[in-house]
Amino acid sequence: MSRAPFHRVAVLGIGLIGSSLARVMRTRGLAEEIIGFDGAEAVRERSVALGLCDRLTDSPADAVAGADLVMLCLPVGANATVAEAMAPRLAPGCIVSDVGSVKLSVIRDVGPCLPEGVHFVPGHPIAGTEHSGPDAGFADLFENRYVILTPPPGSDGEAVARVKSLWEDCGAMVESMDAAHHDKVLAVTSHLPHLIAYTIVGTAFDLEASERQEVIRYSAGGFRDFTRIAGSDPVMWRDVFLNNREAVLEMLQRFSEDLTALQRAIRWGEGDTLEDLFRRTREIRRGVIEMRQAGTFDAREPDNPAPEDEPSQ
Ligand SMILES: NC(=O)c1ccc[n+]([C@@H]2O[C@H](COP(=O)([O-])OP(=O)(O)OC[C@H]3O[C@@H](n4cnc5c(N)ncnc54)[C@H](O)[C@@H]3O)[C@@H](O)[C@H]2O)c1
Ligand SMILES: O=C(O)C(=O)C[C@]1(C(=O)O)C=C[C@@H](O)C=C1
Repeated sequence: MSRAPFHRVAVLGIGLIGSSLARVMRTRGLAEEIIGFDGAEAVRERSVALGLCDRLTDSPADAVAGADLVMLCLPVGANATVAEAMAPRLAPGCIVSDVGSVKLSVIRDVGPCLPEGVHFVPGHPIAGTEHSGPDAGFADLFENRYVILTPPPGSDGEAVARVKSLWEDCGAMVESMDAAHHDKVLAVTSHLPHLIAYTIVGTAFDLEASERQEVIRYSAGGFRDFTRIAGSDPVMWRDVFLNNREAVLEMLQRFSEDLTALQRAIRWGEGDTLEDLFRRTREIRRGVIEMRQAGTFDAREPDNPAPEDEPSQ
């Protein structure tokens, strides 16, 4: 029997992403041993009940002892404290990676804690759901999804290649990118959409009580998609916005300017302006579908089955 690519993997944070990783590593034989750590006792108990790890610890230092790979799967705001606590027990040659949605802050918070001889390979799977916790994870979460690695300049090439290979074994497609660029791109494609969803759902529910029922009743339409996104984990998203502040504020500024232009067009009855934009965005949507059909774009959209997405003639 061939050996697993990693001897002992420590998964720190057994929520949606950590438990999905543990599941896929187990089902595909990617680690000889999986050690789990989570700060919440209920999560540790649930992880034991679900059989996600070979062993659970209540201390990050105990979890990483003897590990050749450590995966930080925590809200990004928790990384500094946990990295500091685990650092003294990291073995030389160990690879530390993560799954955080923001990359510059992870490099800032984790990098300086790591002792000489430990390799750091930050990463981000562009895969998730609005659910959180160990029960929400599933083994094929990363199938056909992109994972972006943001190794800082001077990173160990072999360590980067091993992390890349792990994600490919999990079914993902791996790209490398500069961390600052990652944070800007994700600010507009992921962070801003979440902010808009949180805002619009909050605004709708702040309407007077009589209209509140209407919001619920009619949320089978476009609004329902916003409520799905706005149901995402509050702590995770608080940390994303606090740790990608500049990029999000820059994208928010651009978005606000574009929104103001639309507001003006509506006020002055400039139908052409509105129609031009809507035609342009429909073309963009069609391009996304074509990329998806060609297999060069995220293959799954659970709430939007592909047949409905076919462009009409
Ligand atoms: N949810 C997504 O769609 C998604 C997608 C890609 C990446 N990510 C990133 O993955 C990371 C984890 O997200 P998730 O969705 O798995 O979250 P989650 O809430 O499901 O899991 C996080 C786990 O971390 C534990 N935790 C929190 N603070 C801790 C601390 N200080 N010490 C120890 N344990 C602590 C929690 O108990 C929880 O079990 C985040 O950095 C997030 O940005 C999330
Ligand atoms: O599918 C969802 O519900 C997600 O929000 C996943 C999503 C995204 O914005 O696409 C959320 C955060 C991540 O860092 C990566 C993926």
